[in-house]
Amino acid sequence: MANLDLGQNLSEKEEIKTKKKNKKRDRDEAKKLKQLAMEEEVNDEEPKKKKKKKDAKEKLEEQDNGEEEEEVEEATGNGIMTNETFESLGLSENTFKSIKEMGFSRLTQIQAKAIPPLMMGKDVLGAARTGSGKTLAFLIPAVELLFHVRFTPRNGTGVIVICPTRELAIQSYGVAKELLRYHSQTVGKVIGGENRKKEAEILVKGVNLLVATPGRLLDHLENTNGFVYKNLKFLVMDEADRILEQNFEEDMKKIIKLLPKTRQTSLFSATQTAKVEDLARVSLALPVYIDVDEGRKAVTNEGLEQGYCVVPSAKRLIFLITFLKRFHAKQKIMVFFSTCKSTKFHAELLRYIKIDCLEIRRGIDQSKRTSTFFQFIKAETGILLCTNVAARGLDIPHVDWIVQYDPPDDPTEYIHRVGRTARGEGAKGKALLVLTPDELQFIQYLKAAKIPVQLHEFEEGKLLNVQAFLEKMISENYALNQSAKEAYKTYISGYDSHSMKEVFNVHRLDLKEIAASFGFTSPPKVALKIDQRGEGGYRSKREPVNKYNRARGGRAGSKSKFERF
Ligand SMILES: Nc1ncnc2c1ncn2[C@@H]1O[C@H](COP(=O)(O)OP(=O)(O)OP(=O)(O)O)[C@@H](O)[C@H]1O
Repeated sequence: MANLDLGQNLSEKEEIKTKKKNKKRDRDEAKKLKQLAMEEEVNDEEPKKKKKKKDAKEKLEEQDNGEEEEEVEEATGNGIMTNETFESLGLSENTFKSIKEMGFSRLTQIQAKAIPPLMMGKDVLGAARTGSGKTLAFLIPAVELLFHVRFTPRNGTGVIVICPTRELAIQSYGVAKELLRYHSQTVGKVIGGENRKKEAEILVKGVNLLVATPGRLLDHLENTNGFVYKNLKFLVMDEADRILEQNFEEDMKKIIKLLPKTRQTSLFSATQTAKVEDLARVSLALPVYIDVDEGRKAVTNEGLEQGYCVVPSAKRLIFLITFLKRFHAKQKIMVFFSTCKSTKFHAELLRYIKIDCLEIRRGIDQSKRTSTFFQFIKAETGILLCTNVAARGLDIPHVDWIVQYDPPDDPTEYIHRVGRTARGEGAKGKALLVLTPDELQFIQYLKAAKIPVQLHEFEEGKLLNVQAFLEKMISENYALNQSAKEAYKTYISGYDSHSMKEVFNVHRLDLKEIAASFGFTSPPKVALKIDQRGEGGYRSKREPVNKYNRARGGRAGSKSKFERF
């Protein structure tokens, strides 16, 4: 059990800085000692000096040993990196040059395992933990393929990378652009919310490597005359398990039907569900299965400290405000909500009480969403409120905290959300899950899915005493009041669509307490559409709850509704 300190002014970053400073000081001292030891070796020594030399040598040995240990630790880290170099892959000079400029020299595990078979033209199903370099694992072979086949704009699109969210597509497009910097091949993106006409013009000119979200891609495949995709050689689905979930399934079936059948295909994700694996077995040509983390004790990163707090519904709002007030000036924090309206309300409320924050969710126009995304990437500290649109794939540097204010739908979603921090070799981060006493059973599911999570106690007495103040403010401010009502309503309907009914049962919610968490003294009058089939009897459209038992490695057979990819 750990303690979540909501009261003091401790800064993690300051601690890290101090540690770094100490390390540097130790190294400097070691250097001085080394110099002293060397000088003394060549000089004729007096007894006093000799003693000094002996001490210096001893201390130096200690330091050296210490450094050696540290270096071993750094090289091993949390096991993402290999000792293989990019040079060993025999890449084209231009790709190699870009990678070098990105600052990478050694391959991550997934890159070492996936790039060679992909460069040999094989289909690959790749699983590796969040933040372990999957993007380059498929983009490097994609770029090499286009280069070796000598694609020109006239040949149209040779590679399509499908991503589940717009921000992830923008990010992957950025990486592809960097990789192609010294090549003549073209790169582009088509994503929902952007100017369709402009995208069509660019497609017609010829985009060799195309990054896309499913809906907009389908739209262009069906409606953009002059979009040449008959030469497609390689299809990648990033976050494949998400892309193959129900709300993308129809679009994906149509996309697959339209694309050429003779091509290479690859599916990547940190969480490959049984569904993806089944699909790969029936749809990919002799696929290579890669799961670099098979057999690990935990599915999340070692540098990630994961805790949960049990907070009664009525205290949730003041808990959140206390937490954010305590940490936001010095830390970079992402807070996950279950619905857009709830995200919107909390953003408005926080700004109203002078806690600055950013938000990413559906319903905000794409240019604003994109600028917010880049603003948070650049920020050293601050708060981003978001829905699950920011849960997958986003590579935002130095996020200190992932707060799941509203619980995720299942352990898979949990893994992706917390994967926005502690990314890459040796990185550290913290994750906090907020649960009500009724939701505690969720912890058992996390533990069963190999997610180590620890109870964080906090002192209720340290929560800011602002509930009455917030209620008054929300009752007097019309816009905030309307927003709170919408948020309350969608929170409840969102709760009703949870797939884990035995844990998140809408019929167990205490509406008065929930109302308090949106700043109401009593439940507001709103029309609630709740499934009336009662406790646990109803399953939503999503996959059944036991899917995470097979979140990795389960390869039981089932027929897929998909055709050959
Ligand atoms: N060989 C490498 N050496 C060092 N850093 C790398 C290497 N390859 C990738 N990275 C960096 O590691 C970070 C994580 O990579 P990436 O975003 O591809 O992770 P991911 O596995 O796709 O994560 P997620 O599952 O969350 O989508 C990025 O900042 C990337 O630039």
